[in-house]
Amino acid sequence: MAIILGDNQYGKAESRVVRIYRDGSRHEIRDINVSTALRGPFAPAHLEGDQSNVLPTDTQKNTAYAFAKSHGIESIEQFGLALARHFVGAIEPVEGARVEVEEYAWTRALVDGQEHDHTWTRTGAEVRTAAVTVDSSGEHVIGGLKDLVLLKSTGSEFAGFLEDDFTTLQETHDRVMATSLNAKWRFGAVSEASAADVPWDEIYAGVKAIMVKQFATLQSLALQQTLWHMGKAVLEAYPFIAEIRLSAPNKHHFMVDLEPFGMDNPGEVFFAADRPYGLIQATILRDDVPLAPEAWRSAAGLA
Ligand SMILES: O=c1[nH]c(=O)c2[nH]c(=O)[nH]c2[nH]1
Repeated sequence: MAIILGDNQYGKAESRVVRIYRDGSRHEIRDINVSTALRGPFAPAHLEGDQSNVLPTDTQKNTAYAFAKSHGIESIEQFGLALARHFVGAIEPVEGARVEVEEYAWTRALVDGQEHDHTWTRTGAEVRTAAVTVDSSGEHVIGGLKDLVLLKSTGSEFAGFLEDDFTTLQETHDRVMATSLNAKWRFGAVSEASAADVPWDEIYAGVKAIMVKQFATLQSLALQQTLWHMGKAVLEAYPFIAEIRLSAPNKHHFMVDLEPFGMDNPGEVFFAADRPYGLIQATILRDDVPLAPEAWRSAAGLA
């Protein structure tokens, strides 16, 4: 029996980069959180303390800041691709790079009814995400969002479910449905030429709008069915998206019994429970596109 070093990678997690574009009096802002990870012949660093192949995580952080200036942040997908390509292409020992980026949205402040040139309020909505992998298997881009909180006050049912001795849940044909959606969509092959022209921001807005529309308009028989329709509609609209993975906590809203107070409650007052929650997860994909496990590998089997 021998003890061996398995999968490993290293990098700088969560470098917070704020890029201001100040060409003229009307500024623009992009606010991101960048995590880089490098893969390659880094066993000697673990086994012997030999740093000769190790580009410090501090340097990786500096590179993210320098690229924010030199390449700009047009979109987090473009920025992630630029960084990952740099680490693989310019740093000799590096065989693979994984760059994960979150983006926080800011909305221009309204001052006397006018959009202000250089003041914003942080938009409390979802966090946009991107995960880029560049390695010997090619280039992979996953766009996404997390914590998109959605609630509909009708148009949701849950009935006809399996019952056993432990079932107490009542059937319902009109309930509140709410979730905090996490979604990740994988783009099909990304070549260097095409990546420059991909309207990443537009696609992000489009995918989000489609998912919100499906959530709102489908007469839902279960959150599972809603997720299926969200994913299917995204793939129908965007032929270059190969698959989408959805994870949706079912944020339960329980009707409060107001009878002790002599009042009825026809779906007007709810207790919003924060836990436990149902957790519904699904991948919706094309059956004719190769799977790309490398695209999803985020860390050495770790978080
Ligand atoms: O949309 C739902 N799916 C379930 O699987 C489930 N289970 C449950 O108790 N409530 C719900 N709601």
